[in-house]
Amino acid sequence: MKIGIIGSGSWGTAISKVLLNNGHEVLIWTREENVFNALKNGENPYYLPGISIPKNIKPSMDLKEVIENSEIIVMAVPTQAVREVANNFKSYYNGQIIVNLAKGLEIKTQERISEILKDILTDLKYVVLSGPSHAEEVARDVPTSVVAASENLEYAEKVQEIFSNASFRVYSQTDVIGVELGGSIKNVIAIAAGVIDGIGGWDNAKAALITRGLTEIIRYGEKKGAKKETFMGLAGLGDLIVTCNSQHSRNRYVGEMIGRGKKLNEIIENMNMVAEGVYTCKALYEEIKELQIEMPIVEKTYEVLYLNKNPQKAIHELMRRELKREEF
Ligand SMILES: NC(=O)C1=CN([C@@H]2O[C@H](COP(=O)(O)OP(=O)(O)OC[C@H]3O[C@@H](n4cnc5c(N)ncnc54)[C@H](OP(=O)(O)O)[C@@H]3O)[C@@H](O)[C@H]2O)C=CC1
Ligand SMILES: O=C(CO)COP(=O)(O)O
Repeated sequence: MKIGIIGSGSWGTAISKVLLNNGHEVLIWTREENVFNALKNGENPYYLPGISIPKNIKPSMDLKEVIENSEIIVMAVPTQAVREVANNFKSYYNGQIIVNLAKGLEIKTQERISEILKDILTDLKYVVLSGPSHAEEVARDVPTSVVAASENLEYAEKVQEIFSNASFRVYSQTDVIGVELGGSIKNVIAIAAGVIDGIGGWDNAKAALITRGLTEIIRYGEKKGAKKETFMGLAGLGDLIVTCNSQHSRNRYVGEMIGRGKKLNEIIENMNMVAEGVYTCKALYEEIKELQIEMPIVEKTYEVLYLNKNPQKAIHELMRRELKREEF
């Protein structure tokens, strides 16, 4: 099958490798000439150093060529770029299944990726692929399990079939809202987990943060129409665990640097990859204030990232909130 990957960062490149190994023809769109040339040589040192990519990958700098020649389209650009990129290809889109890999909420609308794409593409066939899956491990064939969700189970099952292999196992389900929100909000909690690592590497505090973070994700998710049980699965708890703990996590890394006293702008300027939680936190903060949804970890993370709050003070304030029953 001919599959087009839109975005040649770390995740788009790692997923290309999975699909090539599964025997598919992969066209990958990049806007960078140096990435285009590197991919032709079977590598992407800018995003996945030290990994070799099968040389039958077909890089292209022509978005129209990739969209028109693909039976399935995989979107692997950061959330804040999805609207712009989809607008750029909407006139070539021909109703193919779109598999979204991005995990985030758009700042200006607070929309999930499926909502953004519905605004732009007519006859959208949408699947979100999400779960605990760091590109650095997937590209090395480390056993990984994710979930494909679509309102139409047939599309999710098709994606499950195409992407699965002995080291990449895909489950299917229909709760698009839950899968999208689990993948998006865990990035904010992972920044907070990184702050704990940066301050003291406290195990007790991190376990509590993950647990109460999951509670916040469930609380928000249920208000938005997601199923609670989705958050106990790969796109919820699974991804929360890996992102809060992994050496590969960019979100956890941002938090760790903040915990060590670095400034957000400085950290972001020195990263060439996206840490989605920085932006999703902003989108969420606006919305939870408006809808009065109680998400204290998200709120404190926002205050630390954007209002210059001292991280130790934020932790103290979380610990000294009014005592309450343990409930969701
Ligand atoms: N890395 C991972 O392990 C995983 C990532 N994800 C999610 O996948 C999404 C992509 O992440 P990832 O690949 O890691 O990100 P990277 O930062 O590694 O790469 C981003 C890619 O998107 C391109 N891009 C950025 N902005 C634009 C734009 N405005 N228009 C067009 N292209 C753009 C970049 O191109 P350029 O080089 O030209 O800037 C680059 O190819 C994120 O939502 C992330 O949360 C999900 C699971 C795992
Ligand atoms: O979503 C991811 C792993 O499942 C990637 O997380 P980071 O963006 O924090 O690296």
